[in-house]
Amino acid sequence: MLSRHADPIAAIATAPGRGAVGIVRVSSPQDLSPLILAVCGKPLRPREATYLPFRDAAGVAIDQGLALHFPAPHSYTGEHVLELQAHGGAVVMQLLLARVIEAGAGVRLAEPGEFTQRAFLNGKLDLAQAEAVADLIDASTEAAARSASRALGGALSHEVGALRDQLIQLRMLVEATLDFPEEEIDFLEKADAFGRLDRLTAQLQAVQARTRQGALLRDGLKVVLAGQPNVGKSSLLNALAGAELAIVTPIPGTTRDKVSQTIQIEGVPLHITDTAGLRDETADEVERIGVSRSWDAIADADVVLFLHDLGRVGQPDYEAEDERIRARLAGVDANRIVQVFNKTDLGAAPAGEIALSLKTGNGLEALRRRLLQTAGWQAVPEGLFIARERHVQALARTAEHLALARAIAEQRDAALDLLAEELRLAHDALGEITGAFSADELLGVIFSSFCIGK
Ligand SMILES: Nc1nc2c(c(=O)[nH]1)N(C=O)[C@@H](CNc1ccc(C(=O)N[C@@H](CCC(=O)O)C(=O)O)cc1)CN2
Ligand SMILES: Nc1nc2c(ncn2[C@@H]2O[C@H](COP(=O)(O)OP(=O)(O)OP(=O)(O)O)[C@@H](O)[C@H]2O)c(=O)[nH]1
Ligand SMILES: [K+]
Repeated sequence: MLSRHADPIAAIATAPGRGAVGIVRVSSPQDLSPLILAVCGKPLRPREATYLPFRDAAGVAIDQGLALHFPAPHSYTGEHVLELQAHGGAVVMQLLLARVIEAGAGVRLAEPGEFTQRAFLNGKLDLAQAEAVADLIDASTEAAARSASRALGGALSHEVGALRDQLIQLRMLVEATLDFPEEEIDFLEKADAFGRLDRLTAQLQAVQARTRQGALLRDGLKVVLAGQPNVGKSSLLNALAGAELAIVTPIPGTTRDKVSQTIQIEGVPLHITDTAGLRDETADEVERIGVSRSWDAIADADVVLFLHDLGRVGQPDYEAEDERIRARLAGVDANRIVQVFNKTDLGAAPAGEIALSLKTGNGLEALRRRLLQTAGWQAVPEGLFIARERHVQALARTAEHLALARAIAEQRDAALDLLAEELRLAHDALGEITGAFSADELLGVIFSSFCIGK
């Protein structure tokens, strides 16, 4: 893909199918005047919508619509861009797309994300903003859309930029000092280099916290409902989803395979999976496979809700089975397991535990809050921007290098060249977020996940 940046590209920019208006878009490093003359019949005034017929090779009008010419560099991609805004029928769009590929010298179909990739390569957007374009398009909740819009506006980029500016100052100080080895430490102390490093670390931690929230908003949380047969797992899925998704019956072993649904609480997506009730002894082959899948889902979960049936708590068979499950759950990080006692209409829950009756709906709200808390969600923060796991990881690596730098600085005969190196690595890690330092491979992965025409 990267070797083909000189090609003119074209795509249908609007959603496939039937629509009131559809847009075919062309972007090219070369002047688009010949293509415009061929299809629109006359030159277009820059950035001004002109109503005219779009003509095929024989001069016959394919459609009448609005043509828009954005001469470089003042366009979305930073290249020359032509938009044909036509009636949004699937066939009209295909004909216009075929027409611009035929009439424009060297024009080829754009790959997914290629327009936005060009915007990135031409400096119109940084990498975090380009990712926000895709996240805005994919947003499924208002909170996600508003946060993606803030990231597109540069919210994350600005925070990263502020950290980077301070890091650059610190690096300059340290590298300047390398030239005067006799007085290094004194010099750095006078310049408050270590105070700067500490303040930078504190600011980085604040950005990390906001970025984690943004990533949670984008990716959500995998929640698995687990427990013995008949404890109310399917009832809980249905209650959280507000729909009858999974079959609820008094027969133990009703759910035999995973049932999943994404819900949202305060805009945070929760991917909830109901599993087959866990029991060791079952003669049913299908149920046995279901139970094995339940354990796979549990291993893959961010949060496991371990349900108990208050109608049966205390009964020896029931307790023995719960004990077996508990033993097997020992391999799962305890912070990821939430005990939930269901059927409070049948018995009292142990003090301090999450208690619920799916029959009456009691306790459901408290459980929702607890889920958000376990996820690390802190209310709806002002100015939240959407983010990705990639950003969280890059910030974590930045923090690691700053911590190493601090540790080196604390040593008596601090090796300033090592300190300088850690600061450089911190700088590189930070730069990955906005794409200042990014491998082509990474860019390929990011842009290929865009929809076509973007
Ligand atoms: N018809 C249409 N609508 C669209 C887009 C598009 O490409 N076409 N967009 C595509 O995603 C988004 C808007 N993004 C855009 C970003 C920059 C420029 C642009 O012309 N930038 C120039 C001038 C800026 C200015 O005048 O302030 C530039 O950056 O120099 C256009 C669209 C959403 N709506
Ligand atoms: N009394 C009472 N019954 C409940 C409550 N919650 C669920 N039930 C009943 O318990 C039975 C089992 O509920 P399910 O939701 O199917 O349980 P499950 O854990 O998914 O069961 P399996 O599919 O066997 O794993 C059904 O008859 C429900 O109506 C509750 O809070 N109180
Ligand atoms: K069930």
